[in-house]
Amino acid sequence: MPLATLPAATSGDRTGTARHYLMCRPEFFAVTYAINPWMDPDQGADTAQAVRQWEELRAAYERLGHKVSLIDPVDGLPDMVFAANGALVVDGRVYGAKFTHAERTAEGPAYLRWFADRSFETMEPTHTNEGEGDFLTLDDVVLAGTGFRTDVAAHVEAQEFVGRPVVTLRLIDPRFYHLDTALFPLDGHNVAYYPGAFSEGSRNVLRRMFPDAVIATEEDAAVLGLNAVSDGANVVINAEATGLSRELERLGYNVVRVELSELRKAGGGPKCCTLEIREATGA
Ligand SMILES: CN(C)C(=N)NCCC[C@H](N)C(=O)O
Repeated sequence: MPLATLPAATSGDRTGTARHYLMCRPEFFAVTYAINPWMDPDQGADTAQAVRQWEELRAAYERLGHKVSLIDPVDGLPDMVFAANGALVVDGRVYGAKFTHAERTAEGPAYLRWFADRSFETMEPTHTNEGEGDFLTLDDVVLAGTGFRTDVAAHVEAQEFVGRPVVTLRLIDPRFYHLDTALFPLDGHNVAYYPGAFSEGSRNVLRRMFPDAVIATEEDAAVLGLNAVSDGANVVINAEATGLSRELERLGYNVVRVELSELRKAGGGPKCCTLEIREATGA
């Protein structure tokens, strides 16, 4: 059944669309290894606090009228909470993830199985890719990051499978190791991004494609403010991204601030916890 159109955000005349998200409760969340500059196993993380913060995120989506489905967490996979990395789903077609680091390898098949069990059309990837961490879907194009995790060969493979043009963007700053740390779609046609995370060529591509983009500061990017989730009217964003939040409000978005400081210790924010299930429209 198609999801309904959300009412316009109260602070503007933008109209959001209800979404279907897959999330994974962080019952086994921990920082026991370091595969990005945000992670410090000596500092660790508080699992109970991570669960509380994650529950707030889930509740925020449900309050906005979105549907949330859950995948069971697996003991021994502490990063599985970052559901965005589990796959790319476009028009009901699920392109599986193949992780860069051995610590996360088992997550790929676990996510793909969830979709196969529910009769989605799935594809096992040949090439390394970290799902929606590096693939961000707009109406007519999929933006795809490379440089740290996802191979360009996976961009080509994904394009063939989902049938939307895939545009490669090169990431150059290790703090912003996935595309979803440096850019998020505001709606089907526009984005917000931090230019310093991209190579010069990719910055030029973004300028050309999105002349009306919202440009974020390094300060907001450095608290993972761009790891945000928008339905076109409501933007769920890390509370610490104060400048970007104010700018989005000025532009008429309803900004929903969430506190995910515990998950940031593993390098994740709201978007990382959220895999969008874009079902087949029949079109
Ligand atoms: C916003 N990002 C980067 C994500 N989409 N996922 C977070 C993954 C964190 C995990 N420790 C890792 O380094 O893979």
